[in-house]
Amino acid sequence: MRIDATDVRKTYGDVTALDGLSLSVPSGSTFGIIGTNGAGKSTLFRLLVGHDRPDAGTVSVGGTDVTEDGRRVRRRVGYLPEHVGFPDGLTGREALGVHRAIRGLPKDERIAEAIERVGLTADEADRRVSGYSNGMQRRLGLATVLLPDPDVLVLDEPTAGLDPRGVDEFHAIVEDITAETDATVVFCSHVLPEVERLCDRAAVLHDGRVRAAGPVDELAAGADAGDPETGHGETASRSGRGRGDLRAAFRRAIGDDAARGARTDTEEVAP
Ligand SMILES: Nc1ncnc2c1ncn2[C@@H]1O[C@H](COP(=O)(O)OP(=O)(O)OP(=O)(O)O)[C@@H](O)[C@H]1O
Repeated sequence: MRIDATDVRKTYGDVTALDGLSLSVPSGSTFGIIGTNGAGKSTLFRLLVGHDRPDAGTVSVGGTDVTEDGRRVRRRVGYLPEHVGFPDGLTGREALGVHRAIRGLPKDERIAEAIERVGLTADEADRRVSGYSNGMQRRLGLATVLLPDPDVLVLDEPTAGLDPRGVDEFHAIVEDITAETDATVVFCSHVLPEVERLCDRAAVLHDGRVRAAGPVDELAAGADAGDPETGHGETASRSGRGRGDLRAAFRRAIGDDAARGARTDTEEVAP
């Protein structure tokens, strides 16, 4: 399912979080949103899943306007917010059962499938969530998102706070999902190598606007990625993932001053 945001504005009091943002995510792509703190990434994601409304502009998922029919969109979109809480007294499997019931999903067998897909063992799934590591909680969060077999996955900084092994394991899970399903995956990250590894397309968000967007290879090679509203073609290929220098693209897009001090890797970006 494709995603389109057109001339989107969103303010919170005096703060303009999104300032005329336009973006297109082709169906089936794995799309990375890169941005500094406060760029507007989480705000955009909340609008994509209908948890908030734009002040102006439109957001549509699979051709459905999110403001007009948020329920329909939420049925097809799995959203993993940056922070997910689970009731401590429940096991992972029970927490998934609660999610299944809340969403009115009929089949219990999807729970075992989701557990397997995120690499939790049956033993781990039967432990209480209170004893889970950060990485296990993230995987359980992803499992809740996968339960309804969504067409679109929206992941807000899914690897933030994970250790390198946890990051690697999470990447492998996302790679499996993108290889085995047609799901459109959108996630945001400060970590540019992560976007290069996982994404075929990316956009640089800064001060509530898209500053550059296009195939990762082209962005990294410094090509003019063109119009962020239309992108390049309707269906992205997952071949030829980015192998270039996204860091330079990020800098070009937001300017050296803004890029200086932004954390985009394990180190600060040098001036
Ligand atoms: N509920 C809110 N009330 C007031 N201001 C908000 C609210 N949500 C976001 N903002 C402001 O909107 C701007 C964009 O915030 P947002 O959380 O979307 O950025 P972000 O790119 O996700 O940042 P981060 O990487 O730090 O999570 C920021 O200036 C933020 O302070």
